[in-house]
Amino acid sequence: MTTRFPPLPRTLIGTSTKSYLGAEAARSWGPIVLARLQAAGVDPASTYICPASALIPLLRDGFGAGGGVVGAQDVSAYPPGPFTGEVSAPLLAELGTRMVMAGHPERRRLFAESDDTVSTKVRVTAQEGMAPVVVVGEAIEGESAIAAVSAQIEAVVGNTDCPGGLVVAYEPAWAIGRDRPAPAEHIAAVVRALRNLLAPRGDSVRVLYGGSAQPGTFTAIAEAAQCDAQAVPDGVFLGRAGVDPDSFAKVAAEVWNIRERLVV
Ligand SMILES: O=C(CO)COP(=O)(O)O
Repeated sequence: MTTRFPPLPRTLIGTSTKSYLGAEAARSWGPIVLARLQAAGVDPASTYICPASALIPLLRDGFGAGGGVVGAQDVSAYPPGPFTGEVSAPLLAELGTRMVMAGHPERRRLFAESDDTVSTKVRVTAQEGMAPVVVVGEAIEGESAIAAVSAQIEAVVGNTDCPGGLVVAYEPAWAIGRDRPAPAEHIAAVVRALRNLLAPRGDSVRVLYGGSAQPGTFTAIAEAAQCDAQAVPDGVFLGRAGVDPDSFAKVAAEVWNIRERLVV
């Protein structure tokens, strides 16, 4: 049965805590972030966390109950059944998971996930009414980013209907886990191209930037976009900088304030 979720907010500021976050830290992450967001005037519905699957109920009951969005880092490509160790899409939806990542370079590189597997994960996610968070980007600095992201979107999303919305996270693999993000001008150019590419899907698509994003990254992209709102992402997708709740809230306030001026 497809779960009905509210439409995705216009601005999305989030983090995948990968496997950094333990249960104790996860328990305090939500209340700290919610308090900081409230103090900064940021709508928590525009913020999300994709924790390890085992932490989803805990974050749903804390951060989610306070208005934040909870996502997942991965989903089984298989339906519920004899698939030991897998977490199925219907289970994630039942737990209140709003969005599910697919195609992250770490999953492709370390767990040999192919376009076929990723496209199945996108499909099973969308079928449950959750939003796929499709991670795209060129592998090597200097490669054509626009060619790479176009090919990946075609291969893993194609014509899949996404009733719960679609999030596309531009994360060049070479900029993940580094000391600084990709150059702001480069990000702005790829975001503009992604919006053109995804325009036929209407306004249910959100485009984010991830890859060593940190305080100041979104400001730099917005400046590089030179008043072209199409080149400014709808938010950022943090990794390391989101694990610490203070750092997460700081970036959320930065992005929120810029987006508030941009979106009328
Ligand atoms: O992979 C990321 C988010 O999906 C980003 O990770 P880092 O910000 O730690 O580079």
